[in-house]
Amino acid sequence: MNTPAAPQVSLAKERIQILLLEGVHDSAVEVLKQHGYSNIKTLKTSLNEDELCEAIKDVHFIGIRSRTQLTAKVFAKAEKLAAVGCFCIGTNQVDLEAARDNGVVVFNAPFSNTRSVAELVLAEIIMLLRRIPEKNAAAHRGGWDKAAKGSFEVRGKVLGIVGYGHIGTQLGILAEQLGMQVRYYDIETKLSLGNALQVSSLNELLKQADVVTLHVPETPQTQWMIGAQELAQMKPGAVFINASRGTVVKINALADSLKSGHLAGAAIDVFPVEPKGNDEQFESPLRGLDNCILTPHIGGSTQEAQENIGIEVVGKLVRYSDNGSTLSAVNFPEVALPAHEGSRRLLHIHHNRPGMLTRINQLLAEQNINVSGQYLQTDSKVGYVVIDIETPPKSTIADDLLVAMRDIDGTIKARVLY
Ligand SMILES: NC(=O)C1=CN([C@@H]2O[C@H](COP(=O)(O)OP(=O)(O)OC[C@H]3O[C@@H](n4cnc5c(N)ncnc54)[C@H](O)[C@@H]3O)[C@@H](O)[C@H]2O)C=CC1
Ligand SMILES: O=C(O)CCC(=O)C(=O)O
Repeated sequence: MNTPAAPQVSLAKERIQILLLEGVHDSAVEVLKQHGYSNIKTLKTSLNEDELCEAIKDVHFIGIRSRTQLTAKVFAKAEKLAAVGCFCIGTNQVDLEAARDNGVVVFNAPFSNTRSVAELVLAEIIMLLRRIPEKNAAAHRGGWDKAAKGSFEVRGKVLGIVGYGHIGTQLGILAEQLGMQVRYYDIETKLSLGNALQVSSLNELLKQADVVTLHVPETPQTQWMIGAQELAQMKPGAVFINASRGTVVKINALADSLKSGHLAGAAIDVFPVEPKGNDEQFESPLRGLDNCILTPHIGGSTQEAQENIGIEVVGKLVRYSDNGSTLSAVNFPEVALPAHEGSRRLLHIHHNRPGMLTRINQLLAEQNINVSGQYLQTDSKVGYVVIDIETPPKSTIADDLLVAMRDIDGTIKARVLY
């Protein structure tokens, strides 16, 4: 049996603590305030594990970008945490299972910065094929490298996209406008847009392409997927771009390939180890290579993208906080129940075991409570049910009920929303 917790009714909005890290855009704070949330702390940097364990104790909602690692250890300390907002696409920085097992819902922004990444990569393709990085570096040192040797138009060249998702497809369309021939490799069979062609293996793509660009998520399959062997498959003089995740490429192998001249150039936005904030030193074996464009993980860092992400992710956090909706959560059963006039709303998150809903409903029946709406969804590990009950407006029955609901064996979290 769970230890009965003290009754806890819906928290007043001003008491709901929100921590936003990594310079999340001001639009997030504005939307939170518009919805009545005022207890908001913002930090420009991420925090390390120990700092997070301390900072997260009283926090109900946390917002992060790609740098903050939310580990099982952090979730174990996050007793009050209801949800995480990843103000980015990638969620590899969050232990999603640990979050789910602790009843914490994780949201992200799957679209808002994709155009920004595609535009940056398009610009890099042109810069790399024209050998601008080396010429730029030489000019800064007083050099004057006016030569066409090794410089090419992008028109007619083969662009090889690894990962043909939201970013890869947009990039493919933009590149075709410049006359590039688009080929892509993806583990899924995809609808080819424009004249793009799917190829059947990574090696085939690497052999055909003048430009290879990575747009895959960080997964066990993509970890270190590009090393010395793969780079050796690429055409001599080809160029390489990574704006996906730093763990996809063996960075020393890439440095060797650039130094040897096998690859003519590279543009890298993401690194196996990245500084925690802007005041920390950046270390990389690629530093000092004139034929390599290095950017500080800013593929999605445009005003437009960040403003939209702030609005999108906060919208999801507010919907969860205000009415329990988990629609578009990345680690949780998706539930959205329309509000029932005059009802009070209960949320129950539990381990997915047979009979959980029966036990909850038995409890309601024993207390003579009428259910006006109920919606349960489960995944392999957890169940999440939103329940609207009919009670007189000033009744305290929900408080007693909450204690009993928490007492049901298998309960992870239960709360009264309103
Ligand atoms: N540099 C930056 O600032 C940004 C980086 N990103 C990174 O870009 C990644 C891709 O973003 P989206 O295109 O929006 O994701 P997406 O989920 O729409 O597309 C990813 C594609 O990769 C494919 N894929 C997965 N595993 C693969 C494998 N082993 N081999 C080949 N293909 C594989 C998927 O089937 C999917 O089509 C994100 O997961 C994130 O890590 C995203 C935004 C900004
Ligand atoms: O802007 C950021 O902090 C991270 C962008 C990114 O890598 C993503 O959206 O996955």
